Amino acid sequence: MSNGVSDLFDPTIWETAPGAANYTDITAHLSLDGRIARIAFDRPEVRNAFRPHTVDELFDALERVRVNPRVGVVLLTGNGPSPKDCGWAFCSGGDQRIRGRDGYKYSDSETAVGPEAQARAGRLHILEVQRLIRFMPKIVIALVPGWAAGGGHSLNVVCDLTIASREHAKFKQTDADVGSFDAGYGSAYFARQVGQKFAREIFFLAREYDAERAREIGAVNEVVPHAELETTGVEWARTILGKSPTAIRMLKYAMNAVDDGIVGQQLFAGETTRLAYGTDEAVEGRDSFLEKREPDWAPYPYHY
Ligand SMILES: CC(C)(COP(=O)(O)OP(=O)(O)OC[C@H]1O[C@@H](n2cnc3c(N)ncnc32)[C@H](O)[C@@H]1OP(=O)(O)O)[C@@H](O)C(=O)NCCC(=O)NCCSC(=O)c1cc(O)c2ccccc2c1O
Repeated sequence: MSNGVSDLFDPTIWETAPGAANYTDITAHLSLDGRIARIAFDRPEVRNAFRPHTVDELFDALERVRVNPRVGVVLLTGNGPSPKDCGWAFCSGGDQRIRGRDGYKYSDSETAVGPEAQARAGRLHILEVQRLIRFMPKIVIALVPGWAAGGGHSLNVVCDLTIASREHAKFKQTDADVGSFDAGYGSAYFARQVGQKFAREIFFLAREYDAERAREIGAVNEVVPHAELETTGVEWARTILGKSPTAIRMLKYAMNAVDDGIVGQQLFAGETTRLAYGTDEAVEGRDSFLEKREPDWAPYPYHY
């Protein structure tokens, strides 16, 4: 790679994110103005497959971004190409070499003893990362430079928007090939996204589909020349940053809510509570309690 990160990475617009210097399996950067995050899988020699340590780093990077009040958009991508064969990948899911009978293994977990070590040994916590992306009060854009397969396919599903490389992006849901199944967002929500027939075909036949086909069925928003993938992502991020943060957050949670049950309602409702707390009416409720008097609701009509 020409710049040590990825051939598509522009070193003039990014700086290393706080806490990211010691990551081994991912890279994390912030734009120079601190408004956009770029988080990337960095195991191109295995098509950016994730092991438990990768997922730990990804969770850490995303959580730092979630609580960073300056960041409004996250670009999630995969560094590349592979030094072995020049192949590109977004992510090829769980690293099958270290899959055990109870989940994916840390390197020391085969020899771990005691209940705590055993509970941590088999990991499926990419599902926690999926929830972090889904519940993130900001927009996450998948930039797909190559393969999105298995659990990598499911990560694309859970991102808010997707831009894919015309030349190299390829999609394949291999879960059933390797005796796995993401029965949550990866499949059931994917069926909401692309429709039941397409979702069943993609899971049951595990065929490959290219970026254009993915766009046709609704799994990708836009297909762009490979060289323009990250610049397009940054342009989209800048457009989103021009919108009201509250409106963007409420819209994301509103669109989530219909598929997310009570937790979806909780997220949306939590933000309405925040908005309500800003009103004189809610301040009157709080003050009347603190001042030990009856609240005066007279100025606040039943709006219709
Ligand atoms: C992604 C591919 C279709 C790419 O094919 P291609 O021919 O381009 O490349 P190679 O196959 O030659 O791969 C190059 C190199 O990378 C290694 N590699 C690729 N993917 C993985 C992987 N996932 N794990 C380990 N290693 C991988 C490959 O072996 C080659 O190495 P060499 O040493 O030979 O050079 C194709 O690679 C492919 O199909 N990959 C596997 C995709 C897959 O099945 N992923 C796992 C699905 S299951 C999953 O991800 C999953 C994870 C979870 O944590 C879950 C949690 C809860 C519920 C469900 C989960 C879940 O389903």
